[in-house]
Amino acid sequence: MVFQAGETIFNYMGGKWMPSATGRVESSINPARLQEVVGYVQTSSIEDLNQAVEAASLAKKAWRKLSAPARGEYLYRVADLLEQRLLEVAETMTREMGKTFVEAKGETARGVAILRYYAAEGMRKVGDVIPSTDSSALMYTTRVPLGVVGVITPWNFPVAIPLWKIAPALIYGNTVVFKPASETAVTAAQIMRCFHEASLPTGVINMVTGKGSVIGQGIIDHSSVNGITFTGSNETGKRVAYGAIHRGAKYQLEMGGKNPIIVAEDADLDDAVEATVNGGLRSTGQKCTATSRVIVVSAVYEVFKEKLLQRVRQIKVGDGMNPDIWMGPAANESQYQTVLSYMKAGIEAGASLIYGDQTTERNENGYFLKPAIFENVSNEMSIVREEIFGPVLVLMKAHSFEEAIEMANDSEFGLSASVFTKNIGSMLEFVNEMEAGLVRINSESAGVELQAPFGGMKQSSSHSREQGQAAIEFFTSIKTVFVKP
Ligand SMILES: NC(=O)C1=CN([C@@H]2O[C@H](COP(=O)(O)OP(=O)(O)OC[C@H]3O[C@@H](n4cnc5c(N)ncnc54)[C@H](OP(=O)(O)O)[C@@H]3O)[C@@H](O)[C@H]2O)C=CC1
Ligand SMILES: O=C(O)CCC(=O)C(=O)O
Repeated sequence: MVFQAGETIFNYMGGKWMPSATGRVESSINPARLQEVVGYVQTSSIEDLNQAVEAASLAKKAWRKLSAPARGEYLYRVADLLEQRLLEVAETMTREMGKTFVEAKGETARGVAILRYYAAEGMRKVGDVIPSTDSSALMYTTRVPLGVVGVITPWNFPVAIPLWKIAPALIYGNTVVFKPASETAVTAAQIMRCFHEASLPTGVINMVTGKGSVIGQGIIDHSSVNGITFTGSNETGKRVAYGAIHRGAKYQLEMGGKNPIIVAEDADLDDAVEATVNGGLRSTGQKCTATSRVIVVSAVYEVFKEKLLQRVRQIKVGDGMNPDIWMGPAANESQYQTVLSYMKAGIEAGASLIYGDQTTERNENGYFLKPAIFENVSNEMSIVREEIFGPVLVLMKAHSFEEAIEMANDSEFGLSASVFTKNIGSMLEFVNEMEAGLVRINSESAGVELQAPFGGMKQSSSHSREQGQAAIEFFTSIKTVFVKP
């Protein structure tokens, strides 16, 4: 199947592209060219979801029985196909959700690497031999798949996030029902096309598009879905958790962040500015790992602020397909309005907007926002406490390094955090004291590596970890075996 611009995206189930019985579609719009329809996405029904879950259930026994290296061979094939189509997939991503083409290419390449990493996982050990008190017995652990896994993903990393869930799910022997974000379902279909052409056995992977409240909720509630892996907002994440607990399904959540960068007195300020800008504003600030609180020790506050303002003035905002553009639009109207309403709330609460414009009217071509920087904020303000998911930074002054860490920890979230300092003592203090799942020294807060565990503390996650070898913990159950010959 070759996707043409403006085409309707079918569901993928039981190895076939299927129209939804509802006959209803919604258009996926280019946020940088509002007249451009990237594709039409089906608003499927529960009946469509039930068919997909049935296909995944029928496929699970044969897939589980296949050897893990054989499952890995399929993933290698998918990786090759995605690599061949890298430019096409990246262009669809840029047109569908706005991130720059450079970032979209980087993310698609990361998707290829994720597939190859998990393909190789099929050759690694899955258990341990444990000494038994009975010297004539053999005791060991092995791992078994959960069964059918529901994958619910957001729009901000439309290739990497689905793949870092789907690839480990499959390699450890699960079958998958994938519900992509409606915003990026056309990009999701490009991924499915690679799975289809790699000829995975029928029903091993299935995709159903449609409303979160129908298809997402349907996955949460479906008695044949044994595990649910979710990335997105805290509100929806909590729904997943409540629903899964209610019926005894396993679940995993990656949710929001309000990630700090601490700039110490001895920091290299130019590097710290670059990390703040890249960490906070790349992808238009729409990353759960994005820097949003910039906590600067008072001795260097004014110099840092001037350097930051100088750097932010150089940022060009526009259509991410244009190579001169550094920052694309907000992904959609709702995201655009949310950012403007947070900016308004910040001003009303008494914060000073030192860069940006909260009255930005929607440019007739797209949802473009200028980067925004606030100062004179207090920790009760919503712009300091809540995840905005946009290009908005708050500058905060700390009187000492210790106070900076206290301020950084004063948050409901704990996903990632970064510090700039040359002092090894300060680095270690930060590593020990910072309440975050990912702590980065002299580097930006965003930038997850696929071979390392990823996840947050506090309200940022379900305290589980994704990616790297940590993924095996969610996608399998341990079975302890005792053999008495
Ligand atoms: N941590 C992260 O990486 C992300 C955080 N966010 C945060 O969330 C905010 C809102 O973004 P939004 O896209 O609405 O995030 P959501 O949490 O609503 O969406 C994430 C996924 O969940 C689905 N979903 C929505 N409602 C339900 C439901 N009731 N049951 C099951 N699944 C559901 C969505 O489907 P559908 O697309 O069809 O609505 C999508 O596939 C952002 O402003 C940001 O703060 C958003 C995206 C990623
Ligand atoms: O920073 C990254 O590379 C990944 C961020 C992420 O997982 C997210 O925004 O959902």
